[in-house]
Amino acid sequence: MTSRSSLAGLATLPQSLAARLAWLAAYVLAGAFAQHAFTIPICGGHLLWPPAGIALVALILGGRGYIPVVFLGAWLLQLQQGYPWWNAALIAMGCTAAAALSCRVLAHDERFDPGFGHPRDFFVLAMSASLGAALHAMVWFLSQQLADIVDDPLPLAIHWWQGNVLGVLLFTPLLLALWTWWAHRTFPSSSDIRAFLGCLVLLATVGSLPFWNDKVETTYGLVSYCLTLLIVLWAAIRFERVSALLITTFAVIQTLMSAHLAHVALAHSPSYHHGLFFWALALTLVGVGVCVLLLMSHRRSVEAALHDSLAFQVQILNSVAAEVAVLDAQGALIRVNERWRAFADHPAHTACRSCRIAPSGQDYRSSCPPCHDFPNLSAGIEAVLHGESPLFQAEYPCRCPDEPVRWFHCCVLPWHMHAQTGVTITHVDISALKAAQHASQESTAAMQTIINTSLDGFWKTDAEGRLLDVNYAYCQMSGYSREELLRMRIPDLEAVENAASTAQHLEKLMREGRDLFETCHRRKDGSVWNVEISTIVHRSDAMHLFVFLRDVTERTQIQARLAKHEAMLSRTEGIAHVGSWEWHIGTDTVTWSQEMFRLFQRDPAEGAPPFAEHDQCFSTTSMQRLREVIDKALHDKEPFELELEILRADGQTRICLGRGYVHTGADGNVERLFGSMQDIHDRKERENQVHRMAFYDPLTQLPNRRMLGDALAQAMTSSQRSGRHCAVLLLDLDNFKPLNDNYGHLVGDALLIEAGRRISACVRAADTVSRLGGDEFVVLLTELDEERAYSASQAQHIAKKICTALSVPYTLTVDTPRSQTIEHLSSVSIGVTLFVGSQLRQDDILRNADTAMYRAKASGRNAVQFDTPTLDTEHTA
Ligand SMILES: Nc1nc2c(ncn2[C@@H]2O[C@H](COP(=O)(O)OP(=O)(O)OP(=O)(O)O)[C@@H](O)[C@H]2O)c(=O)[nH]1
Repeated sequence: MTSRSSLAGLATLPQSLAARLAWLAAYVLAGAFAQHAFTIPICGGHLLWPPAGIALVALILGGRGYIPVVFLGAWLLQLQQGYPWWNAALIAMGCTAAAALSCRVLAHDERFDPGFGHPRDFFVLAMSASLGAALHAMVWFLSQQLADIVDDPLPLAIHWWQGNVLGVLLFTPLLLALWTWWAHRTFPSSSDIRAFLGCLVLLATVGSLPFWNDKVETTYGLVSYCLTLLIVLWAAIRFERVSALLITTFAVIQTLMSAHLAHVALAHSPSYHHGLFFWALALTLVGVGVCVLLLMSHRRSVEAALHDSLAFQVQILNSVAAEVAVLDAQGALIRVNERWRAFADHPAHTACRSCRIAPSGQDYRSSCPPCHDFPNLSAGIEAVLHGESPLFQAEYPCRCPDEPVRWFHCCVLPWHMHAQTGVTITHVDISALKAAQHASQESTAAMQTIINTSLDGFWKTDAEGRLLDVNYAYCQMSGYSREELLRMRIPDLEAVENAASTAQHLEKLMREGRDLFETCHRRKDGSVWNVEISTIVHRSDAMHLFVFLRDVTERTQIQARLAKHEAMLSRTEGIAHVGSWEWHIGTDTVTWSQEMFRLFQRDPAEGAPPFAEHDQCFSTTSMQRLREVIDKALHDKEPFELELEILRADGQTRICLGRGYVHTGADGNVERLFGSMQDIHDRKERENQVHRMAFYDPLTQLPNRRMLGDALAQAMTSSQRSGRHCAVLLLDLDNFKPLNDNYGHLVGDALLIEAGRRISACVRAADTVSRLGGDEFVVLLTELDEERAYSASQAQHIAKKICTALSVPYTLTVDTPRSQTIEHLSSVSIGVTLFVGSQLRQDDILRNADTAMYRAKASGRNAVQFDTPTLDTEHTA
């Protein structure tokens, strides 16, 4: 029932059975009380029917759930009146329908305020109550017609109507106010309660006036009524809504009860006239009380709104991040915000006599603001106050003793309201802003000084390349004056780029933000100079280029010369097969020349490997030697030179000659090594070849006679030192010549090669197998034994082993006259001689061996003979 109107905003009644039973009890008790207290004599009608108001409030706050409560309450009351049950039920239905109708009317009006803040709300309530009561009266009238209980039901029906209307008018606002009061817990103060109770006592006293004598007099009744009316008026002014309504209700109840008790005055009059009279009296009381109440509540709401508005203003003033003061036309401070107060109470101002701030209410001129420029400020404020200026603004410093200087901004604006005028002063501490401005100016000045003292040139240009600023250095470089340059654009200074390419360049720069490049500029005298440009795009309000320019003409020329010399050096290194290198020890950075990369067959783009990775570049042995040599060089700080086997990227190995030099720093420590790497591989090859030709038999690759001489000398020296015997075995192949003769020298050569291999296989690696020439071989056995006999047996053993190896027929391929394989047996005759130390000469030793060999030949070949027969005897036995 309350869903579409402002009634929906009210707190609702609980739908519990206990709550409904409580309302039922209240309804029935109020009805019983009304039957007892407000019944009109003669006709039996009721001057006031409180259950009508209770029923309406029950439906407003409880909704449909309370319809049965109203019905049941009304039914019980009618039954108690003595109506038949069906008639009582019909009347109860009328009562319920009346409350529902009133509720519907109120709910339909969306402007209706259940707080009764406006007279219109009371009027709407009266309308709804009248309609509802009329419905109720009609139903009652019909029920009486049906039951035929009352002789003349019309006057009573009119009393039904008036009692219901008064009940609704009196109890609905009171109960709604009480419910809101309860729901919002807005309890009155103890002084209000005391005044309320006092008022009730006074009202009761006044109400009892007519009954002080034995007989009730109308005069006393009128006096009592007038006093009651005054008390109601006073209560409506003094109390808030609930108390005032309670007083009014009490006054009405008391008046009606007085009327009831004063039935003597009513006894001889037509009932409904007197009923209407007292109802009108009560209604007057209600009307006066409610009207005054409404006026007071309206005034209170206006005062509250004004209070809220002022509070809002204060909140706004306090939320402004500035000190704000409002002055009236006479210059008195009428309002200041919290910040102004805090500012005025600042210890710096209270301590400083010259900086007192006027508190609220005083003339602002009675004290000066926190500055030493008060006359100027005061003049500005006065000008706005007197309408001579629409605005005054000033920034000023505050120099309180023992305090850092602070800066403030003061703005004075006029205000006009309801013919009143004044000014508003807004005062802001801008010390931080000033400090930032000062720092910015300092920074800008420092920057300008740096730019102007820079040896590099500087431009600032716009996006189109117009020069907006230029420093002294660039004027010097270009030969133009600053004024001339500030009228120029970048293309005017460019010497190699045309305007289109410069524009393209600028566009790219704008896109990427920064650039570093070299170009050429043309001086005023027409000469061209090389310039290195570092530029950055600065985006603020507009897009600018900051450009630093360096004259690199000399550097460019030096670089060109250097490049030429490097090319020459590279060519020279290439011709000489000598590369150069440098190693910074601290950073392990290695630098190679082009020739070094060529030597190692490495890609120059990959750079030289650090020394820690040099084992990729040298064989294991060479790397080990290199480390040793470098360690020594670093320790001794001496140059070094060594042959190294390098590993090229293509897998080949080559012999190089490495040279290194030590470079020490000012502190005496080695900073870097540098040196060369020369490819000596071919030369070494040739040297090895010469060596082989000099010391090795070209056919069998065995050491030749010269090499044998060296080995023999070494063996003699070693034997001299150790005392151990050595043996020389001189071998001459048997039956070799026929092979040569029958199949040619090539076949003979093949047998010689094979024979050399078989002999080598029979001796230790330390022993020397050499070929003297023809079919003669010499085997030198060293480090045999100190005892001669045992050494002879060792030599004998090896000689026999060789004999056995060479007794095996040779399988040889013969090409001419046709290709065939032949077998040839060529045993060996061996002469053995022993020696120890170096008493004998080499020739003697070989001769002794030769002698022994001939003895072996003579003995029938394929034999071993010692140069000393004793030994032969010992070992052939
Ligand atoms: N194929 C070849 N034959 C050679 C070479 N040097 C020498 N001769 C020949 O080797 C032969 C050696 O001769 P002899 O030692 O007298 O011949 P032999 O048949 O072994 O006779 P005995 O030693 O007495 O058993 C000669 O015919 C030489 O020409 C050589 O380098 N190659």
